[in-house]
Amino acid sequence: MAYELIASEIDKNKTRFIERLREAVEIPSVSAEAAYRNEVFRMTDWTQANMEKLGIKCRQIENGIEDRPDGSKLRLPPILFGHLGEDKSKKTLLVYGHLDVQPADIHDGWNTEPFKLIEIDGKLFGRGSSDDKGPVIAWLNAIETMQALNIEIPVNIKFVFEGMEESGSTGLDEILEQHKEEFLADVDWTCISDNYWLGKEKPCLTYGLRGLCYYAVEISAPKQDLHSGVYGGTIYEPMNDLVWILSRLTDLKGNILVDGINELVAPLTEDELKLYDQIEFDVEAYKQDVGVKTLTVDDKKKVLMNRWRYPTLSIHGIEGAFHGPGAKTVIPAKVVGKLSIRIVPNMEPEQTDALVVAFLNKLWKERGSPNKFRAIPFHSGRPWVADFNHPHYQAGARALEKVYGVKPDFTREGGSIPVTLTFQNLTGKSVMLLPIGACDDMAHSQNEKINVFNYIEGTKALAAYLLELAHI
Ligand SMILES: C[C@H](N)C(=O)N[C@@H](Cc1c[nH]cn1)C(=O)O
Ligand SMILES: [Zn+2]
Ligand SMILES: [Zn+2]
Repeated sequence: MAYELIASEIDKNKTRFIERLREAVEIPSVSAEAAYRNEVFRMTDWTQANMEKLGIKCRQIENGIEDRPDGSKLRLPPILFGHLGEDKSKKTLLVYGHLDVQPADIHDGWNTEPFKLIEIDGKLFGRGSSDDKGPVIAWLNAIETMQALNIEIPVNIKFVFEGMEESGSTGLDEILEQHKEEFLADVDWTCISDNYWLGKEKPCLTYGLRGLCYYAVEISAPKQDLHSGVYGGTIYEPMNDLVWILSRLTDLKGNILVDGINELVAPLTEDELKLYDQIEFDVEAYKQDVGVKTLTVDDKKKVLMNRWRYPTLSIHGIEGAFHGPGAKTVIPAKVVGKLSIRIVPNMEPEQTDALVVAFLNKLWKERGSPNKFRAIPFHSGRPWVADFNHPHYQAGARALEKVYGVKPDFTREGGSIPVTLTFQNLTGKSVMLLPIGACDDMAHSQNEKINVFNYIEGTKALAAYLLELAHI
């Protein structure tokens, strides 16, 4: 009965909840770019103000100074802690989310302004709509609805919201470690809504994430960019060196060629292989969503395993390279290649960094260029795998079945949320990912969106989950 009342109240407030997401999307809280750093602070304040309206006691924990790869320093956004309810007879849920977003520019190919929420055909387009402002606000909507109906929330809730997740969660682990005995001491479960369904119709609960090791390869020589007609043929060109190096890291199918990496991967067991049988996943729809005809592997299990349980290496960009339209005939003086490896059990970031840096140095020696070369590890985060037979997951599954009328799949996720393992280690309790967005939300990409359906039903799902926690 309580759930039905909540669901109908959420439907009544749909427009207001969309307006709340609109306000958040209009704050361009890009953590990676220095020019936007103040916006992450503004987003943190905005979230705190909205939480305080619900009676959530908030405090901002200072996170110190970031040493930027270019040698500059920048103040880190504070971590936002919140606390709702202090009833000793109740258990305590910890909710985590992030308030920062990936960079976005209309010129990258967006059909609409990325920092405006635009509704088209039941889809809410805007950077952060799905990753992760929509889910963060869905928690607040769910709590507000229960309060408005005087329906008791059966647990105390603690919140950790950060503004650096898209840039490696700098400083968060240390702050959580410092607050382990105080803020985290009584946490019974952690729930994170910051990933996506495997398809478009069926909900899922997620018990695994890949980790991430991010690198820069810096090559430089002349004191400034040069005319290729005037100087070409006499200069060892940094960009040519870089492209040669980057081309040696993977083969056509994406297999990683870095010495020793593949040997670190946990072997596949028969039991694990069987898990993939039960999962609903349409390879053809997946191809269509990303707009390709051919994948590196075509079989459902292999596609999922390549996304979830094997490492992958991606090259993200080259700083200093000419990338505009037209034909500029320049020799770039300094280029920085950006790449990352998604890491999986049993890979440790320290081991991975050592192997990658050694391999890049080996390639550089082989290249024999006299230019200046640096291989720089940036941030890293560990992979995480949890026990989905835990009663916490059963409570999540009951909640999702109530809302969507179907039992969820248990999935892993190829993306990374660095703090997940930290929560599991520091609290010693179950951590679960409960995504609300669909597989085609295009997080990190052009035209990110969340469907109105997913946002509103997702709000119901989080409320239903809060109710189910009473029965663990
Ligand atoms: C899955 C989550 N919503 C996400 O997008 N995480 C990022 C984390 C990250 C780490 N360094 C930069 N971003 C991701 O998986 O890329
Ligand atoms: Zn993200
Ligand atoms: Zn995210």
